Formats: sequence, C-alpha cells, structure tokens
Amino acid sequence: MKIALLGYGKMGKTIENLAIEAGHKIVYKSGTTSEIGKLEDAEVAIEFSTPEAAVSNILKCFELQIPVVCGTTGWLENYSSVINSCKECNGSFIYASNFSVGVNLFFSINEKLAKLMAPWKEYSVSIEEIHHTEKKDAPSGTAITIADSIIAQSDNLERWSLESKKDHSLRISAKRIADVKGTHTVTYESDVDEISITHKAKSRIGFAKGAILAAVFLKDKKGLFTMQDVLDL
Ligand SMILES: NC(=O)C1=CN([C@@H]2O[C@H](COP(=O)(O)OP(=O)(O)OC[C@H]3O[C@@H](n4cnc5c(N)ncnc54)[C@H](OP(=O)(O)O)[C@@H]3O)[C@@H](O)[C@H]2O)C=CC1
Ligand SMILES: O=C(O)C1=N[C@H](C(=O)O)C[C@H](O)C1
Repeated sequence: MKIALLGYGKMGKTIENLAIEAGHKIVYKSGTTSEIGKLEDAEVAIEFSTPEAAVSNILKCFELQIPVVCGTTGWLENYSSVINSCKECNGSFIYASNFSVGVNLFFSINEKLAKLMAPWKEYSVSIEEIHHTEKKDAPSGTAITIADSIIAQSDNLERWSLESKKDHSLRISAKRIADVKGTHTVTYESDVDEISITHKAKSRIGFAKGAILAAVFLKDKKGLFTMQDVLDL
C-alpha cells in the first residue's frame, strides 16, 4: 500500500517504521515546512499533525480523492463541516480519537459500565487523563470520547468540564507529566467505595498499528467509517 504521512512527528515516525516493516511504501511525508514526495502518488493518507493543520490536510485529500485516516485530536469543533465535505467530494474518511485496539476495547467496557452504573445515583463519576508535556490539546480526544459515552447513558450529566464541581458536568482532570504516552482512568466514587477502570499505553506502537489497520481497511472504500467498523466491535 502506498501511504502518505501528513505530519511526521512522534506518531508519523512510529507509523513509518511499522508500515515499512509490514511491506508498505511511504510515498509522501510532510511537516510544517518540509515535503518529501508527491501526495498524489498515495493510495491512502495517514494524518497525525496538529489541531491547526488537520482540517486543511484532510480537505486536500478529499479533493485529490485520497482516503484519509485521521488521528489528530483537538479539531472537533470543525467535525461536522469536514463530514459534509467528505460527503460532497464522495471521499473516504476515518477519524478516531484513539486507534489502539486496547483503547477501543476500553471504550466498549466504558459504555457497558456506564449503562450498569446509571441507576446507582450514590456514585459520582470522573475521568482522569495523563499525557506527556508536549501535548497541545486538553482534555485528550480519548477522554472526550469516553466522556461523551458516559453522558449519553446518564440522565443527570449534560456536558464534560475541566473544572471541578460544575453542575450537571462530568469532570475531566488533564495532567501533563514528561514522557507519559497516554493513561485514561474512569472512576465511580460513593461514600463507601470506589470503582475504577484504567487503560495505560506503554508506547505509541498500539496507536500506530491501529492506524495502519484502519488505512488497509479504508484504502478501497468510499464513505465514513469508525474504528468500531475496522475492528468489528
Ligand atoms: N488518535 C490516536 O490514536 C492518537 C492521536 N494522537 C494525536 O496525533 C497528533 C500528533 O501527535 P504527535 O505525533 O505525538 O505530535 P508531534 O508534535 O510529535 O507531531 C506533529 C507533527 O505535525 C507536523 N505538522 C505541523 N503542521 C503541519 C502541517 N500543516 N502539515 C503536516 N504536518 C504538520 C509537525 O511538523 P514539524 O515537526 O515540521 O513542526 C509535527 O512534526 C496529536 O493531535 C495527538 O493528540 C497521538 C497519538 C495517538
Ligand atoms: O497526544 C497524544 O500523545 C495522544 N493523543 C490522543 C488523544 O488526545 O486522546 C491519543 C493518545 O492518548 C495519545
């Protein structure tokens, strides 16, 4: 498979190594100012850049009819306009706040736990995410996906918030600690006990492997898909 890497930072480089090992070819890569190869030569693009750059990179691929797998977080205020452009251009698109298989299983566990806990009003729920200090967005895209799923099951929570003790808000605490790849914990707490589930990434390899799986899945397809489609969850 001929791959374009839009964004060649920590994730772009990890994906490049794994993709080459798996027999794929990197035909294009881009950063803020540098470009190597021709985007038009790619059969699929994998986008891990910055919240500011993601939307224009995705739209460029739609125009060129190149399927796009996007892992960049922090641009979701533009999500519906990107989806509309994908439909107008008859493009192919997968966005996931987290491509690792483990986190996608964690999403399913989180949804089931949220359903189970919803009637038990003595428990209050909160989320903690911890990432490296270079991360640009807070809360993490993964924490937002987890929060949206809990809120959908709740008849009390209406939104998430980074602030503590806001009415009808699900608290997300975002911590930045050097070199942490990504840890997410959901905690339900009552006066008498606590229930927690945690996913901890040990490296970036899980994210990168999932993004390559998604690219193989999307290469010859048209339309909008999710990581649940890729993993058949
Ligand atoms: N969905 C998932 O599974 C995961 C998502 N992420 C997300 O992916 C994104 C990237 O993460 P990470 O690789 O760690 O970040 P890095 O900061 O290491 O890399 C981002 C890269 O984007 C490049 N860039 C900036 N502007 C552009 C542009 N206009 N076009 C192309 N590239 C550009 C930068 O280039 P330069 O170096 O030249 O400035 C930089 O190298 C983040 O939003 C992060 O949250 C991260 C891990 C997993
Ligand atoms: O920036 C990161 O590193 C990560 N970002 C994603 C997010 O915002 O959820 C996924 C992963 O946790 C690593």
